[in-house]
Amino acid sequence: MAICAVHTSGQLNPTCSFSSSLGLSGQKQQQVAVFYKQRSSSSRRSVGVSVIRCEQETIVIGLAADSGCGKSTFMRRLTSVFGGGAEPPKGGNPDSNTLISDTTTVICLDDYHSLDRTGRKEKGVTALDPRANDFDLMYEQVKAIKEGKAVQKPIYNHVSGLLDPPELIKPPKILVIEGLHPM
Ligand SMILES: Nc1ncnc2c1ncn2[C@@H]1O[C@H](COP(=O)(O)OP(=O)(O)OP(=O)(O)O)[C@@H](O)[C@H]1O
Ligand SMILES: O=C(CO)[C@H](O)[C@H](O)COP(=O)(O)O
Repeated sequence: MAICAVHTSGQLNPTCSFSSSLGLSGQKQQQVAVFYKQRSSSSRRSVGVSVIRCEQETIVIGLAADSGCGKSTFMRRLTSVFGGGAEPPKGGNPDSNTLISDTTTVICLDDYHSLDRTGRKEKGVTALDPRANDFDLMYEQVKAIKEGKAVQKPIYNHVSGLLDPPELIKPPKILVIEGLHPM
């Protein structure tokens, strides 16, 4: 089972009816929404979701799972719950992995690959390997977005296997970071 706890604020879509109250030990009472995704008894795979932080600034949700586990499918449903259809950035790289809706921006952590497809092959590492990912940049940029700053996020192009020029990500109300190593 995977759980997504979304600590809401008045900034969220007021038409959402999924919030309920939860007292957190040592913290003030907060509004939360909890989503459950059952692990299929026939499947060894599951999708893991958790909140990294909640305050009045951008809310960050991490979605962790291996390739092909259903992250994109789950995120499309989640962003529609938050309001508005999710689309790639307008006028940007057609191979962008980013999805933007009225309230939510979903970024794919594959964009923080530090080695392109050829580079990974040459080094004999997979995309899961820490040596193939720039975790420092990932941390810095997620932190910056949470603090309300726009960032120039790199793009990993799944079509070409290359690292493309970066795209501008402005701070949304809700930021979802999905991929192999969001935690
Ligand atoms: N709950 C589900 N039950 C059955 N099939 C599903 C479910 N969720 C997604 N799928 C199917 O699994 C496949 C992979 O889904 P999806 O593209 O959402 O995964 P992903 O984790 O985003 O993959 P990737 O890491 O490669 O981008 C798709 O064919 C999708 O239709
Ligand atoms: O989806 C993935 C990880 O989440 C891919 O496995 C990884 O990004 C490598 O991509 P590609 O196979 O297109 O070079």
